[in-house]
Amino acid sequence: MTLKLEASERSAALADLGARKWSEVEGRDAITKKFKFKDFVEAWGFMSRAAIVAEKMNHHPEWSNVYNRVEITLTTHDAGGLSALDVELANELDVLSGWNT
Ligand SMILES: C[C@H](O)[C@H](O)[C@H]1CNC2=NC(N)=NC(=O)C2=N1
Repeated sequence: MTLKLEASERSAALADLGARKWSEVEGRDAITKKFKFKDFVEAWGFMSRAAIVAEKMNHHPEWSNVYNRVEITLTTHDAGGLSALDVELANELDVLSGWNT
């Protein structure tokens, strides 16, 4: 059972993630980021790689894609809020995106 981040861990994580353009979601214990790629093929390639990572982690994003843009929201449904898994997946996604900011 994944537990929600403690308050101090949470604020430290949000500071790190904030530097990479992740932000909190209004009214939810979740983080979100807008990724922009060269074109649809790049966006889809990113989503394909991200899907494999998510499946391996058994931790899945809430995401949408419009042409070259991918909007991703992360939270841990089983924990009812942000957990270490969300931080880990956000970090993986940033690496996969080529540190897309
Ligand atoms: C049954 C399955 O293991 C669970 O539903 C997993 C799948 N992926 C998940 N992804 C996310 N973001 N949160 C979860 O709590 C979660 N739980």
